[in-house]
Amino acid sequence: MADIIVKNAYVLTMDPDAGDLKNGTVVIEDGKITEIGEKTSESADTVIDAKHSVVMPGLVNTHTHAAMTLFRGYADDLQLADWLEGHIWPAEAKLTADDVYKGSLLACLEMIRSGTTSFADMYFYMDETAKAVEASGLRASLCHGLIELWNEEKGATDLKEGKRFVRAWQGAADGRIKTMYGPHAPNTCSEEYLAKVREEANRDGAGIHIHLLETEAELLAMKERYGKCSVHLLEDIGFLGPDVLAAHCVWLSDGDIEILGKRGVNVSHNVISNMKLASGIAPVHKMLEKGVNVSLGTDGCASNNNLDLFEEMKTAALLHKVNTFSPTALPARQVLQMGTVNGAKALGTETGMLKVGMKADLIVVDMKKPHLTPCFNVPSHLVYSAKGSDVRTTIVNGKVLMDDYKVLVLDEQKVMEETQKAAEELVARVNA
Ligand SMILES: C[C@H]1O[C@@H](n2cnc3c(N)ncnc32)[C@H](O)[C@@H]1O
Ligand SMILES: [Zn+2]
Repeated sequence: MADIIVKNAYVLTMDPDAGDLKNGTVVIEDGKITEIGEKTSESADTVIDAKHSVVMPGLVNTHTHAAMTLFRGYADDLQLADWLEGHIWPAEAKLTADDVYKGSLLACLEMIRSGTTSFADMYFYMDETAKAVEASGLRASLCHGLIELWNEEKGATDLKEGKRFVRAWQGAADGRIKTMYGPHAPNTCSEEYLAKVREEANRDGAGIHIHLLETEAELLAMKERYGKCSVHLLEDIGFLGPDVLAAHCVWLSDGDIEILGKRGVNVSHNVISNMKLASGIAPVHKMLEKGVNVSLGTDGCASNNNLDLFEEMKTAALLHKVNTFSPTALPARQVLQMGTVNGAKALGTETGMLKVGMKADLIVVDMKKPHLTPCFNVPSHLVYSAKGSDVRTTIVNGKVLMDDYKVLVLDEQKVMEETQKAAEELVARVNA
C-alpha cells in the first residue's frame, strides 16, 4: 500500500528523459516517488484528485533570508549601500532569536502557499530558522551569515558560530535540513578570511553560500583593493567548486563566466531583487550558454518583496528577452528548469524532477482559474500567467503540507498575528 496517490493530473515531470503525461498518476511511498504512469494498480491512504490541475516538482528558492519577512516593505526605493548599511543592518542589530523564529515561520508559510518546497538561506540566529523548517516540513540548506568586515575578532566569532551551526544541524529533520558556510560577500570578508572559510567547509564536507558581484560598487572596490574582480580573487585562493552557491552574479565579465562554468559553481539568479535595488542585469543567457547551473532566488523580503517564485520565473523570462532584444531568450520550459531541476542540483537534494526514486517534493497547481483559461500550453501558463496563489497542494518528503489550499502543518492565523506583532515591536526598538 502506498502513502499518497495524485491522480487525474497533467504531470509535468521536468525529466529530460521522459515527457509530460496529459492525464497521469504519481505514487508516493516512504517519502519517495515510486511510480509515474497513466494509471496505477496501487491503493493509498491519501488519494488526491488533481483534475484540472498540474502536478510538478516543487520550486526551489536558492537564495533568501527567510526571517527578513519581518522587514517586508520596511525600507524601499533606496540605493543598495544606503539600504543595507543605513537601514537594514541597524535594524538587524536589534533582532532577537524569537524574531528570527517568527519571521522564518512566516516565510515557510508563504513558501508552502506559493509552491516552494526547498530553499537556501543565509541569516543570523539560524537555530531558529532551522526550528521553523523542522516545524513547517520544508526542506532547506541553511547557513549562518559571516560578515567579517576586516574585524578579526568579529570574523572569528562569526566563524565559530557558523561552524557550530553546520555541525549541529547537518542532516537534521529526517535529512530535510542541510547546512553550509555563509561568508557574506568578497567585499565584506577579507581574502584571508574567505580562504579560512573554504578550509573549514572542506573539513566539514559542507558547501558554501555567498553573495557574488551583486553591484558595480563591489566590482570597483575589488579592483581597487586587489587589482582583480571577485571571481578571479576566489579562483586564485581555490575557493570555487561545485559546492559553491553564488547569489546574484550580476557584474560578471565573459572571463568570469568561463571560470564559474569550469569550476561548476551554482549561480542563484535573483532577478526581482536586482531590479528593485537597480543592481543591474545578470548575464543569464551567457551563463546558460556556457553550461553554468543557473537557478532562481527571491533574496529577502526587504528587496523583493515576497517569496513567490512564480513571479520570479515570469520576471526572469521577460527581463532577459528585452535585454537581449530576443523574444526567444529564456523560453518557458528553460525557466521552469531553472526553478526546479537547476535549483535542486544547486542544493544537492534528490528533488526537482518527478522521477521514480526521487524524493517526493511536489506541488499541485490549480488550472481552473479565469487567468489560466483556455490552456493550450502548460509550461507557458505556469511561467507567464500562473501565480503562487494558484498552488493548491504542497508535498515535501512525501508529507502533505498544504491540502487543497488548507495549510496542515502551521496555524496560519497565529503565525501571521505573531510575526506582525514581532515586526512592530522590532521596528519600535529600532526607532527608540
Ligand atoms: C545575511 C546578511 O545579508 C544581508 N542581505 C540581505 N539582502 C542582501 C543583498 N541583496 N545583498 C547583500 N546582502 C544582503 C542581510 O540583511 C543580512 O545582513
Ligand atoms: Zn541576499
